[in-house]
Amino acid sequence: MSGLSWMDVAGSNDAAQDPNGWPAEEQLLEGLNPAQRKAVVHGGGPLLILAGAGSGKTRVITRRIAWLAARGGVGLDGICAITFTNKAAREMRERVETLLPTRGSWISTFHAMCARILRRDVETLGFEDGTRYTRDFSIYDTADRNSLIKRIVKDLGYDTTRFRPAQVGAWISEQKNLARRGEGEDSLVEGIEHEVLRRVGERYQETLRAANAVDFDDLLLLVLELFDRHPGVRDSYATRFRHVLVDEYQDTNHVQYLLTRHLASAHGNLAVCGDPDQSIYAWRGADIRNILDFERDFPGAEVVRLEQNYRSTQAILDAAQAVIRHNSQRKEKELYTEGEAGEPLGLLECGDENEEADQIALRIAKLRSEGFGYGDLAIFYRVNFMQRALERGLRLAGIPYRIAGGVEFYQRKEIKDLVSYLKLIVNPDDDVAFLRVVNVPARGIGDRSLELLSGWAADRRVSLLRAAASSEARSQIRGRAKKGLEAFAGLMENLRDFAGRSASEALEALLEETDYLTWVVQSSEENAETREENIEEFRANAETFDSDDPEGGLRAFLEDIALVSEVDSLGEGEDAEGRVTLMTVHAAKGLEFPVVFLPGLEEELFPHFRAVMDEAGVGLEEERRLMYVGLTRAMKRLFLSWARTRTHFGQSSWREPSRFLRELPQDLAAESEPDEVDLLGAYDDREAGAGLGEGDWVMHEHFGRGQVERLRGSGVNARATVRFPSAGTKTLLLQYAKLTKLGAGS
Ligand SMILES: Nc1ncnc2c1ncn2[C@@H]1O[C@H](COP(=O)(O)OP(=O)(O)OP(=O)(O)O)[C@@H](O)[C@H]1O
Ligand SMILES: [Mg+2]
Repeated sequence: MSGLSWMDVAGSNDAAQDPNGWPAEEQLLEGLNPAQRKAVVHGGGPLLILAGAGSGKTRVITRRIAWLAARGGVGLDGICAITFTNKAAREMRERVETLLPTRGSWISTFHAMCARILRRDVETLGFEDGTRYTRDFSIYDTADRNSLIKRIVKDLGYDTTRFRPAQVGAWISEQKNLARRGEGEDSLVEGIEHEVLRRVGERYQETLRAANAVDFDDLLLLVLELFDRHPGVRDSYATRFRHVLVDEYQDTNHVQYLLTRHLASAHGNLAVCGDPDQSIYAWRGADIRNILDFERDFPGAEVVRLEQNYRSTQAILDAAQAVIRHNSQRKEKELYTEGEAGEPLGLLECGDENEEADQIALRIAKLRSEGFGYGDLAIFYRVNFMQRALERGLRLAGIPYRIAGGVEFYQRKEIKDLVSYLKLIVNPDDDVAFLRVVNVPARGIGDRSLELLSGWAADRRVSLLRAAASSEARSQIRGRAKKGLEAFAGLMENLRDFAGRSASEALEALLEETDYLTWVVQSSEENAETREENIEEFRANAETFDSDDPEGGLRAFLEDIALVSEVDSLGEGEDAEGRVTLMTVHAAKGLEFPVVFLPGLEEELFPHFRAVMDEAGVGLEEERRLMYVGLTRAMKRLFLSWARTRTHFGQSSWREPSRFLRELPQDLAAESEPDEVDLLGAYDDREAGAGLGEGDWVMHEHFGRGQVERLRGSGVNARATVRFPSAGTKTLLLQYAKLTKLGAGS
């Protein structure tokens, strides 16, 4: 059959063609090296793929899914594959679907998988107090969680500035997961504070239950409870899935490990892959022992190592390996590339964070002229606050960008409002959603009326919407609010039937009944137009969702939205092609870009100061792994930078270059492109920028008039430090800065 392309095979009546249109072996194994093939065709039983960055682990998992579905006789719905982010899941699904003539797979994140399981089976799970969740449960994202916690802290009479919702939320989340490990409570918090946290935590969990709502932790914990307490349910999944595959296994936590075990319990057909050097979520409970102990936990495991990197140039790979070798807690792995040596790394030393952003913008312009598109470029930062300066620099230079972590879209007021309405249609007990929209658009319902309503509801243990629908409850409330509540309850009653309809039908009905768009347009807020556009975009999202998943309906749509976790979404539908991507290094895991910028390589920033302070050095090793992840995302070009001063919380401080820069091989840095600022080499102070002298006044196109304070470097490296009265002091590369001399200083 060699010589025929896949299309030929698929389209012919050749005897070799699979009668169901499944692809031939050759096609499934094309573009894989022998070790990768071995992993793809591995029959059954536990399989551990242990390999460094860019060696094709994710490619192997993807092909193995297709292989098992096509050749292993289990079909696509007999396979459960788990990835770390929604984006990774989507990509994997798309690739598998182009390989196979079938759709409908369980390729998702742990959270999405658990949400799906709970939608089917949560009603099996009863609690001690006789209550149970129904399949219409709401999923609370972090913002919902925090707003609920804030309300509880206030209701219990504590100070929300001392007990900040985000911190309390993080504590609760940690406790829930710790409890699962049987490790008891966090002993760090003691005394009164501890008592408060506990009370808030208890009330939080009760309130969630009463609102038929779960948070992200509950999604996983409830499935675990379901599997532990109901072996029948567990077995139905463990036998339905004949194979279980997990990517990025080094970052699974204990609960995820237990879930994986349950899923593989009937057959032991579990394939995991990972790279211990890329374990970067210990701070969130990931347990590297899961991958290190795999062979002990799953006896008889076959181990496949992949040693060839297909992603990066030699220069990039050398840099990454030089850095990671400084970790003591690791096993050395082979990793080589047959690819090109590649360009040396670019190293930039900058005056401050604004100059750093400007320098990056200049590089980007240059890379564009070399043929790279904006979509090829990514900037990864260690800490979120760095985003602001970078954005500013890109905006000034007119460079289009997008920011990953696009909960943003769903956190916008108008979208959050509409989503809350939709949630309330599906789950009338969702009090967080109720409080968000009961007075939007305004219905004259104030805090006092809501307090009365809450009291009535709490006494009778019913939700706020049910209370609002009761004329007895409303009789306690006077005036406009009374009418408002009645109108709201009536509105929700009218919309109730849309719970079982498609996402766009429900949304259209909602917009019509509430007249929300008119309200937005008529509001005098200056950004009414943007808000209208956002609503249009949301409508389009709903339509796309319906056409992609005609069976799903409103419930599945809401689930999809809820699961867009902080880590990952990249603003669906935005044209990724034409924009530079900005994201945290954590979020970049598993991705690759032709060009990567890593700014902020300074002590106490990257490595983060908490890690630098950690005497045991554990935190530092995790930071180094994070650096390794950042470096290994780059395919062709890599730019590293740091700034001598940086402002944070209004405080400007002097910075030291990161130790990770010193850990790079010197020759990679020394051979920087001629027009890169040579960070590690000595500066030549003698030959200063031609024609300019210290003290001269100059003109800059963005920063205006300024006075030259210092000149350094020569030729393409010549730089001037200029004090601009309107923009502060900047160090500029003369080659790019286009300074016009105004006159000599005195
Ligand atoms: N045998 C191969 N031939 C050519 N290209 C390959 C091969 N295997 C993988 N690649 C390519 O190499 C790149 C890295 O692969 P992949 O993302 O699967 O690696 P990974 O091990 O999952 O990386 P990470 O550790 O960063 O998650 C991808 O662009 C992939 O398409
Ligand atoms: Mg991968």
